[in-house]
Amino acid sequence: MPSAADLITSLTATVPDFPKPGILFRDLTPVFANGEALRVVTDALVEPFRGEVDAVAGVEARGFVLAAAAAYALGVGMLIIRKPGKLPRPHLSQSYDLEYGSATLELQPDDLPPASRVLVLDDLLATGGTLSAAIDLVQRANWTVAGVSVVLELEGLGGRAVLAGHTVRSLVTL
Ligand SMILES: O=P(O)(O)OC[C@H]1O[C@H](OP(=O)(O)OP(=O)(O)O)[C@H](O)[C@@H]1O
Ligand SMILES: Nc1ncnc2[nH]cnc12
Repeated sequence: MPSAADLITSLTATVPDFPKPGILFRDLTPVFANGEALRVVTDALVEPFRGEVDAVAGVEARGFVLAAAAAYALGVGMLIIRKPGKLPRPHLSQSYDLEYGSATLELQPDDLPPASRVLVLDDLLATGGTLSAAIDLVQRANWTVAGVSVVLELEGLGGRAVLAGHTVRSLVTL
């Protein structure tokens, strides 16, 4: 059976100059589209955290795909960390910078009891801005960050250092 790393490396598409000139975009949608890869990658993302989390948080949009699969695999619930203007009930907001712009994420803190242990998932770690904002939201909701798990880490952009103090699992580093 191919490993998660083999499947990620062979299926990830690399697109130059998207969404802006100079950005080498790593597109993981072919990994999501492959049934074996989605299962093997999801299992690898959650494996160290089994039995240690109460919920999985996914960052819109590609993080939703992984977080839903991961929550099902772990038998826990899923939290959605959304782009602005989508959440109908009281929510926290956090702005951040990323490789190709700036953005805001939002979270509804009353979706889960205080002190819940949350695994934060996304497809990719680049500058760390997105996951840093997601972690801030989880902590501001009075939950505990059990860890962070991503499929792909772009090492040159320094995201791991930005997330210092947290357990960060990445399945492939480029
Ligand atoms: O570490 P960073 O520099 O913050 O970059 C990583 C983020 O960038 C991409 O999301 P994007 O904002 O493009 O949104 P999408 O998932 O909706 O495509 C990716 O899915 C991560 O969430
Ligand atoms: N190079 C990249 N490819 C895909 N998603 C990204 N998010 C931030 N940088 C990215």
